[in-house]
Amino acid sequence: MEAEDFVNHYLVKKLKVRHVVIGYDHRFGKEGRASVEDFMSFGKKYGFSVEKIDAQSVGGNIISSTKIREFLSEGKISESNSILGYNYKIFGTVIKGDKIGRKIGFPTANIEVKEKCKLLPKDGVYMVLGHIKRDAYYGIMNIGKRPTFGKGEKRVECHFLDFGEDIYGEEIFLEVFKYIREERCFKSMEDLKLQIEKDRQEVLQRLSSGAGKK
Ligand SMILES: Cc1cc2nc3c(=O)[nH]c(=O)nc-3n(C[C@H](O)[C@H](O)[C@H](O)COP(=O)(O)O)c2cc1C
Ligand SMILES: Nc1ncnc2c1ncn2[C@@H]1O[C@H](COP(=O)(O)OP(=O)(O)O)[C@@H](O)[C@H]1O
Repeated sequence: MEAEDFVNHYLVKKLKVRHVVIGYDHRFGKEGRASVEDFMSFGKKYGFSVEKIDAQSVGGNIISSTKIREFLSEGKISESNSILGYNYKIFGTVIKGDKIGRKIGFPTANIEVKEKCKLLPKDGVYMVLGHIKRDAYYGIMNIGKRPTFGKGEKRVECHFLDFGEDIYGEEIFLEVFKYIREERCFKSMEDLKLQIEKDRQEVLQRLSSGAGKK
């Protein structure tokens, strides 16, 4: 879409925009042909004001969607959260899995991620805060293909601490804030179980030290 059509159709007619804040290097419209200066002239033409801001940074990292994507793909969730300005979240519905979880003492809710194109963090185990109905529970989430059980499709699953309800079909969301370890292929289910117990202990220790959602 040509830049001016985008401005006219979406910003002016649909959003009835009055004021736009725009990053110093923003480009938009077909093939990114329009610049901040073009935006300003459209503002004059269509009657809205445009404010240009310089690069913003947090803790030495320039805030950019590219940087956020990079951090997520490296499992750097705390860094990603710090430039997002909020905790990265995964929304989804709890669906049925292979019923192995409860057998090893760690029932894990399988989450069907709501947004099909959602950029997920690197495969691995993370500490999360799960929002279920009106309550919140800390948990340990695994993102990956569960190599211990052979090849499978990618799944997002979570074991919640101090929790024991049937939540199939429930819409929940997870706030993700701490990378714990890589997903690994264990020799046996027993070894996997021992490792998940260690993951659980790590989360409990963090909570008892008061670190919580940091
Ligand atoms: C905290 C946590 C860590 C996990 N880590 C691994 C892992 O390192 N390797 C692996 O193959 N599967 C891992 N899993 C996935 C389990 O294999 C999976 O939860 C189990 O197969 C239960 O699946 P189900 O919900 O379909 O019954 C992990 C699961 C959780 C909850
Ligand atoms: N602490 C818990 N954490 C996650 N899910 C739990 C927990 N306690 C009970 N559940 C329930 O058990 C299900 C997970 O058990 P699991 O044996 O792994 O079955 P499935 O393979 O169908 O996911 C969850 O979907 C949820 O309904």
